[in-house]
Amino acid sequence: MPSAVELQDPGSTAYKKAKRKHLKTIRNRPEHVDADWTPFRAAEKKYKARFPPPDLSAVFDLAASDPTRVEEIKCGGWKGRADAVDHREIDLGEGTSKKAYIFPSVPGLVLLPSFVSPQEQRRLVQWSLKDHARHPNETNLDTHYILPHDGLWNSFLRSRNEGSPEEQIQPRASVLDSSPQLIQDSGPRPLISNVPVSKSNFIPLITTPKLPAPPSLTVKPTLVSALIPKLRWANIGWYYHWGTKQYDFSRGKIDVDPVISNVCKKTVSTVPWAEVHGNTQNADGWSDDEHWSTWNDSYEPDAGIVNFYQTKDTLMAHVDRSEVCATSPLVSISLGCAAVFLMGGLTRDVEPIPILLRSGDVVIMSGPQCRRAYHGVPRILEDTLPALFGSTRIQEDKDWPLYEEYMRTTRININVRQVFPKGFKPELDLPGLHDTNRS
Ligand SMILES: O=C(O)CCC(=O)C(=O)O
Ligand SMILES: [Fe+2]
Repeated sequence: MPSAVELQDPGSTAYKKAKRKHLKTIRNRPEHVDADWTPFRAAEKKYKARFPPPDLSAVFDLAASDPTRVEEIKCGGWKGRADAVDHREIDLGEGTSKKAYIFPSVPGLVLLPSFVSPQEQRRLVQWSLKDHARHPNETNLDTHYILPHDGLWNSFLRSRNEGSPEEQIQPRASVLDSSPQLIQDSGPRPLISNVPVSKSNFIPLITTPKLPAPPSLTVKPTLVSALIPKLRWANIGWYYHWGTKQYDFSRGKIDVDPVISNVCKKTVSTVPWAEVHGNTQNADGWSDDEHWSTWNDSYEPDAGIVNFYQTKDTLMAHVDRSEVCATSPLVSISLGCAAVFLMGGLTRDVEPIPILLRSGDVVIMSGPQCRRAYHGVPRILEDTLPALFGSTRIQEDKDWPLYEEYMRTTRININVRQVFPKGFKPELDLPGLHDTNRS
């Protein structure tokens, strides 16, 4: 595999070879296919492109002006510009050397570059793979496979450490009888209308029955190590039902691990919210019981997702609007390889701002405008794993080389949300729901 640096050098053999391949693939492509693209779609296409590698000079890259991150931005040769986008530095107060940035075009968006320490980044990677991507937390693979009770990663570590054969993971469809209720070889996926949840409409929305997704009938028994790169997400807290894009409260609640909720609470309490929202408080969409001035007390994460991206994966433009708390901070932590993140507006017609997110950066999306804004991840940048993930960490954990190997081609995003106001007990307010805390 040619490196990202080679592919960015027009004089290299790897570049010339990639160019020939590219010209061949676009030979029969119709002209002007891009005429109807929205500005968001056009930006997704631009940064997704494999050849020529995208020009990142319009991408906001705070590491580019941070002398402590020089080594990091050399990785893969990917570099944006610290002055690419209109932004303002805000004061995090005494006692912190960290910086925070806000963007006049997206009120409520806060960027905290390099906010998570290297040691904490490694701990969060271990948490994501070993402690979190396992029963009772649902992952994308549970629909189709019967996963080991302690998760794929622990099974992988066991076989590597003991030198024993890897487990073969069986398809879920193989243990179900073939009754049509359990296995539907469904045709095209139905179009789901994603209605924004609010305090006035959430009861009928969340009490609509939610069928489990049918397991694939075509997947074959697969070795653990072949399934690990297919891990795409692991649920945090309240279960999310992808078919209806609503939370499924009937499945009970898993408490958010304090490892995560404490990081998020600390982050939210660090931000001087008056500097972020002082000018937006009269905007539509704020309700009294979710006002930003109360967040130090009222912010309590209860749901979320850990996203696992391989370098070819993308996350299309979307809005996260299934939470009853529609303005409360959504905290998003980046780990491992760097990515281009697009932050748009209320429709796809708003030109998004491109931001280069590197390991340890934290993004907070808060307030009515930012929480209703389209965003997505069109590109994971190859060869960008920072040195802090290097194998010398073997003293901290003898299994670390296996984490490092996986992270070479991976970005993990821990994306944490608040669905309900703090103290709200849906099982008391919604007949038929019960709190089965299974953590
Ligand atoms: O990976 C990211 O940075 C964003 C993920 C995201 O937007 C989501 O999980 O809803
Ligand atoms: Fe999102």
